[in-house]
Parts: sequence; C-alpha cells; structure tokens
Amino acid sequence: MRIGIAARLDIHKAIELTDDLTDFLIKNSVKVFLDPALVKKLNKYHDSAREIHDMDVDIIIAIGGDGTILRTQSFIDGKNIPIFGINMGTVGFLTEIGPEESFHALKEVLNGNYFIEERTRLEVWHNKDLAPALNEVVLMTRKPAKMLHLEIRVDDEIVEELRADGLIIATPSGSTAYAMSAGGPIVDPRVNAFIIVPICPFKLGSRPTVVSGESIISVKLLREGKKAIAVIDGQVEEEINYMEEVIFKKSDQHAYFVRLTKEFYKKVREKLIKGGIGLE
Ligand SMILES: NC(=O)c1ccc[n+]([C@@H]2O[C@H](COP(=O)([O-])OP(=O)(O)OC[C@H]3O[C@@H](n4cnc5c(N)ncnc54)[C@H](O)[C@@H]3O)[C@@H](O)[C@H]2O)c1
Ligand SMILES: Nc1ncnc2c1ncn2[C@@H]1O[C@H](COP(=O)(O)OP(=O)(O)OP(=O)(O)O)[C@@H](O)[C@H]1O
Repeated sequence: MRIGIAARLDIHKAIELTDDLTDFLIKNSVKVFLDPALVKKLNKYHDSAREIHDMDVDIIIAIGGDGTILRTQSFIDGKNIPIFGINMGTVGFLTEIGPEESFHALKEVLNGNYFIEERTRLEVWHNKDLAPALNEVVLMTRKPAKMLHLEIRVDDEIVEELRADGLIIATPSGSTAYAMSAGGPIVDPRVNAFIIVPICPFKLGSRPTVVSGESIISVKLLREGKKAIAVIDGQVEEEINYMEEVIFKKSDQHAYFVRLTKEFYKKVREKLIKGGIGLE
C-alpha cells in the first residue's frame, strides 16, 4: 500500500502525529510520501518528500481540520485519491477520526476494513474552467459592506434578480458549512442537488433554493462598477466583473473519503448543533 500525508504546519501536535504515523506505517511495510513542508518541519524522511499534486498513492491522510482537507483536495484534482481526515482542527466536520483513534483506525485501514465515500463537486466556469468546489463557491463584493446586484438562472430560467452581500452555490457537502451559516438547509450528501443561498439579501422574499444536481446554474453581475470575487472552498479566489457570467454545474470529478462509519447525522448533532467552533 502507498499512503501520502499532509498536515497543518502550525500545530506542533499535527507534526508530532505525522512523525508517529509515518514510523508506524513504514514498520508495516507501507510506502509513505510526505508533503515537503512537513519533511522540512520534521527534518527526517527526506527521501519520502513528494508534492501533494505529485503523490501517486492509494490514500492521503490529512491531519488538521476541514480547511486542511479542502486544501489537500484542491491539490489532487482529477486523481480520485481518497482522503482520510484526522481531526486536529476546530470542527473537522469532513474528518473521519480524532488523533487518539489514529493507530487503531490505521490498522483497520491496512486490514481493508474501510469503505470509500464519493462526494459530488461543483464545476465552476468563468471565462475558463476553475477548480471544482467540494463545499461551495461564494460570490461576494470585492469591497466590504457593499452589495452585489445579481441575476440567477437555473437551466436558463430566471430564478431571481436581487441585491445582496453575496451568493453561495453549495454542494450537499458544503450545506453544513457557509451555506448553513447563511440560513441554507442541511442536505444529506447522498442527495443529488445544489443549494443556492443569498447572503443578507436586500429583498424580503429572497430564500435559499435547492435545485437539481443535473441543473446548470448561471449567475450574472448586473451592476457596473461593482467588482466581485468568487471564492472556492475558502481556498481559491477569482475576480468577476460587470455583466460577466459564472456558470456552475456538477463536476465529473468527485471527491473521495476513507470512511470507517456512516455517521453523517451524528456529526451534524455533535459538531454543529452543539456549536460549530467546538463549544459544548
Ligand atoms: N460564516 C461561515 O460559516 C463561514 C464563513 C467563511 C467560510 N466558511 C467555510 O469555511 C470553509 C473553508 O474552511 P477553512 O477551514 O479554510 O476556513 P476557516 O478556517 O474560516 O473555517 C471555517 C469553518 O467552517 C467549517 N467547515 C468547513 N467545511 C465544512 C463542512 N463541509 N461542513 C461543516 N463545517 C465546515 C470549518 O470546520 C471551520 O470551522 C469554506 O468552504 C466555507 O464553507 C464558513
Ligand atoms: N500545510 C498547510 N500550509 C498552509 N496552509 C494550510 C496548511 N494546512 C492547512 N492550511 C490552512 O489553514 C487553515 C485552517 O486550517 P484548518 O481548517 O484545518 O483548521 P481549523 O480552521 O482550525 O479547523 P476547522 O476548519 O475544522 O474548523 C485552512 O484555511 C487551510 O487552508
């Protein structure tokens, strides 16, 4: 088996766990590859250094929170490598286990006792194909505290024209993230749908909308002089100008996760209902 490891670099315990897991995997005859920034921090396993986008592995372990997973996913586009998230972040909704379970869980993985969960991603087009989103694409004003004037179409039918701080186009995976905070519904990741959620709409009747996952969603910026940015999974930005269109549809690239249990609603209860920043 070949396993890659990526981790948050700003948490010492994440670096320490990387060291312990690498040692454990090598002793179990696993070929291990490490993000070069990790190798530099560890100052060992130098011959295991490999850029995440160059890793030819069966699984990538991501040690951190959701952002680490989203960041790692953005580096492995099109390679269909499943991510095994070990939560050393604040919420870690997309992660599978806590650090304390790491060795037991890895033994299960090495014994083949796991399954792969496929997640839909959102393809984004703006003059060119941009990186697909696992969570969402957020359109917001370049200048803070300004409003965008937007026209939203689904399969070329006008849904609405509105002014708002911004607009979120989310996948079911992203329905528990920014879209949720903006008032959108929680959508089971098995549902074939996308969610359109306005951010602070200046229009009483404007509501979040769940659309078919087979739809083509287009959003046009109507107001001259108002520049916008599109942010993909909180990781990648793209500037959008007046009368330019952003097109969204289901990506043929999926995200894959190593799962030991099927517990979506338990995560919702434990990680979100109790408070999204780890508050009890
Ligand atoms: N007001 C908000 O809720 C808000 C604002 C900005 C960004 N975000 C989210 O942050 C994500 C980027 O993550 P980051 O860690 O780089 O940013 P970050 O460090 O600002 O964390 C944002 C929070 O969103 C949580 N999160 C991310 N994906 C999630 C998911 N699929 N389900 C439940 N919670 C999730 C993270 O755990 C984190 O606590 C974006 O994709 C966006 O969804 C949320
Ligand atoms: N190796 C890295 N190099 C640079 N930035 C990183 C690295 N790993 C993670 N990040 C960035 O750090 C930010 C925070 O990471 P992460 O989301 O994992 O922690 P968190 O916010 O505490 O956890 P959660 O997202 O679960 O609340 C993310 O935006 C992510 O893109």
